[in-house]
Amino acid sequence: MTSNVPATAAAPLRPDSKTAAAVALRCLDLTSLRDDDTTASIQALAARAATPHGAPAALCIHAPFVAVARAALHAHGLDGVRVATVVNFPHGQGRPDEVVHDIEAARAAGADEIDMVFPWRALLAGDRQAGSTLVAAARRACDVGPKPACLKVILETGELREPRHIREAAEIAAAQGADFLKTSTGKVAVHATPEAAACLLDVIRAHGGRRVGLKVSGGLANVEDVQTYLALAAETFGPDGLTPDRLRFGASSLLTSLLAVLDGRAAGAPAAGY
Ligand SMILES: O=C[C@H](O)COP(=O)(O)O
Repeated sequence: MTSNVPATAAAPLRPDSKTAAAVALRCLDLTSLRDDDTTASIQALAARAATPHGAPAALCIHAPFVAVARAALHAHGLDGVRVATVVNFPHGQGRPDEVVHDIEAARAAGADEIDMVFPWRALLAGDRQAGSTLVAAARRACDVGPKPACLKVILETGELREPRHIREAAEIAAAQGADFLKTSTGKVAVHATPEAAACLLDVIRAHGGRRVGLKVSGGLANVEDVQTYLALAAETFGPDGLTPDRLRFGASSLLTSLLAVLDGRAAGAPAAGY
């Protein structure tokens, strides 16, 4: 991202709202994970991805709608928009064989990306192996075939609460092959926070293996939220590293705010230090 404000030696400044909205749109996983989703509602979601300012990175929907989403995106000329779905969602308590089966089925239906909930309750109970075993199995399932699926691991940071638990879960997920560390399901009381995102970015910086990205999700409603996370992410990825292969925003109610700023119908907050 070529921010409109010079980065300082101390830390990059928050981008202005229009810059933030443009980056967030490119990095958006446009999401609907409602229990009452229907073919029609997912088709409507796909139609929303065709904006005058460009398309989001992905659609994130429940597994039964993967084929519907793929067909609807195609109908709108959006074959470049990825289809993501969730597994072990939202509670993170599935058996590895069940989760692997669900990943295989989602990929067979056309899913490009898998957002999998980490067994965070097991970790809080002192069981590190459960998360390591599950992420490793999911990585293997995502790597089958000529085009590996992107694996995003949902850590549920709002339930892990303490930085030491968030870091421990993030380190396990990164070590076992996660492509992205994702904050939240959006289904618990505490969603993404800047503090949790900072913990995940610390782990990403320290991780020596494959490149790992950050997905901020849960409760994102306006451009001001995005500006905070962009400033944090730029410290790790650099201002030009805020791209969909490293950063995502998972949100079901952010697009309207982004388009309002991009259309000039909403001012949003100016650039500022954070
Ligand atoms: O990315 C997945 C989340 O469910 C999105 O959360 P949200 O519905 O609060 O935007």
